[in-house]
Amino acid sequence: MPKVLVSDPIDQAGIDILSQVAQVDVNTGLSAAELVRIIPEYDALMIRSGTQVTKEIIEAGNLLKIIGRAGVGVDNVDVPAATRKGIVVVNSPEGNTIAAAEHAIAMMLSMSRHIPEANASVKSGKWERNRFIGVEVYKKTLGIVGLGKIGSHFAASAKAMGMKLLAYDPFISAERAEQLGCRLVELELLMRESDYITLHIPKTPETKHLINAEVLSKMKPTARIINCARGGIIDEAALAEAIKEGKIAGAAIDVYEHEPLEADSPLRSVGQNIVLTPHLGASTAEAQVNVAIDVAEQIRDVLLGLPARSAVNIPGIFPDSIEKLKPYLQLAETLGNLVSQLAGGRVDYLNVQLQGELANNQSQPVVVAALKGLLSQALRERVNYVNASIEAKERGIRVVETRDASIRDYTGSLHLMAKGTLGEHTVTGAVLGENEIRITSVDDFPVNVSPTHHMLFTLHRDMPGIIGKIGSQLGSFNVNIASMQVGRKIVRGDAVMVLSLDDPLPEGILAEIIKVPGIRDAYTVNL
Ligand SMILES: NC(=O)C1=CN([C@@H]2O[C@H](COP(=O)(O)OP(=O)(O)OC[C@H]3O[C@@H](n4cnc5c(N)ncnc54)[C@H](O)[C@@H]3O)[C@@H](O)[C@H]2O)C=CC1
Ligand SMILES: O=C(O)C(=O)COP(=O)(O)O
Repeated sequence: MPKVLVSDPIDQAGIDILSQVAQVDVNTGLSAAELVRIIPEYDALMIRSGTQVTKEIIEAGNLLKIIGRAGVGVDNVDVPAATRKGIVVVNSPEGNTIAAAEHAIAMMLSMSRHIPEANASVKSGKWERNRFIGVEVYKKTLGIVGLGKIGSHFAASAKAMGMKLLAYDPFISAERAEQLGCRLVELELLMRESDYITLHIPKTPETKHLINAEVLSKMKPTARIINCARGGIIDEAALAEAIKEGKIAGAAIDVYEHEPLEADSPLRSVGQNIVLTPHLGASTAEAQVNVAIDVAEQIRDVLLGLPARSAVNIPGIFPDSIEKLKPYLQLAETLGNLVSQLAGGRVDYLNVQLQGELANNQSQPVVVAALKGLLSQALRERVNYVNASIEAKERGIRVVETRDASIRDYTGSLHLMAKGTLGEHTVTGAVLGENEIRITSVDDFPVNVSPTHHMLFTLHRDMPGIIGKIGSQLGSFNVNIASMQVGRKIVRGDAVMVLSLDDPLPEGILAEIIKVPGIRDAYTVNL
């Protein structure tokens, strides 16, 4: 039974799902050294933001197939190191969207109405109505940095509260912003014109200290900033200083550059114009159930050999297309494996052509699957959907992708051409019915065969007696033929023969087959 390590607190609903297929060890609060020591036993790791999954941990995880982040941000995982090692990293892109947006809204309102201090004051026996005069958000300008899922939900709620909306997000269109009631602007204008600024962007090398002393200096002295995205996007020392010196009116912060927040952080000494929460954005009962189920299901699927819905490091596989593409991914992998063997292994060029209906689909997963198959002879189980593209690039394989929707021999088909040490070879395949894979041409000779483990391909002259000779050669080596097909373009011209064999071809037999008069070439293929 595979083993899953859960190293941060997650909802029981997730543990129950994992327990169906794996031994689950919940062990929270481990040090980095302890993790490095125990990770070699585990097939999967499930985390939240509390565990830093470093390169060292990933490299020690020799059995690891998947790292599941029960939440959105994967900035605590060394994703490039995981990719390099072929470990899929998944998250829950939507499970805590509402929780995080509602927390940011709560932060905006509680900061505006001094709710934390008023609450503390009443509880300490006081009644200070004049001390806590607040401000309204109605008709104020809200600047949203990052108009993704959380930013958009905040936008809808803020609009309902009568706020004017600005947004800065270099990756979304002005039309999309407009649909959400926002005016898309540059960051500088947003900082200058907003009364409230809320951050909803990921932490990346580009967003580190995006909000620094200089950017903060553009804000109005009456403006307030909210960070429920990630620590380190705001320069904390600069923020503390800006509030203390009255350059801005206040801040509400949920996330910190170092968590837990250090005892001597300058943010702790700002006083009453700052609201601090201990990374609570996703901490609702609902969100925790959502993310735990979402990620546990993906870990379960990957451990069962199925694809993950929300992998952050498998290029371009969108959840919706996975189901539809599944048989084609299998086809692409088989054809990639086949064409690499026909081309002699050291392939330096691969053309992947999506034909018929397949041409209207997302191509990247199909290309990745073809590369996985192509590299499987060389890399065996070390290559997978996660690292196939990187491995191909490192080997200098040029990959070209084409589409031709007008080829309608089958509903959808896939044509691969590879150049390798044995020259240029092509294979085509199709999916029949639900998921029956067929090889439909080899080197442009039409055939119709189901791929099997052991196969023999010959290029020969179409002439009487040749098939019988090969049959008896194989018989003399005690190799049983399961099926045989000949493909030719013209009678008595060149032809290919495709044989499915029950047994692997013994050493030496290929050399004998090539000696048969009329045989030009012969290849064995193991799929
Ligand atoms: N406090 C908490 O507990 C939680 C925090 N988060 C944080 O919130 C972030 C946003 O989450 P979602 O909205 O779900 O992500 P999302 O991916 O839907 O949206 C992020 C948006 O940021 C934009 N963006 C990326 N780089 C940018 C840049 N340099 N400048 C401006 N915009 C940029 C993207 O185009 C995208 O529209 C997450 O990355 C995570 O770090 C998420 C959930 C809970
Ligand atoms: O989902 C995210 O990105 C979060 O920041 C939530 O973090 P958490 O799972 O509560 O440690």
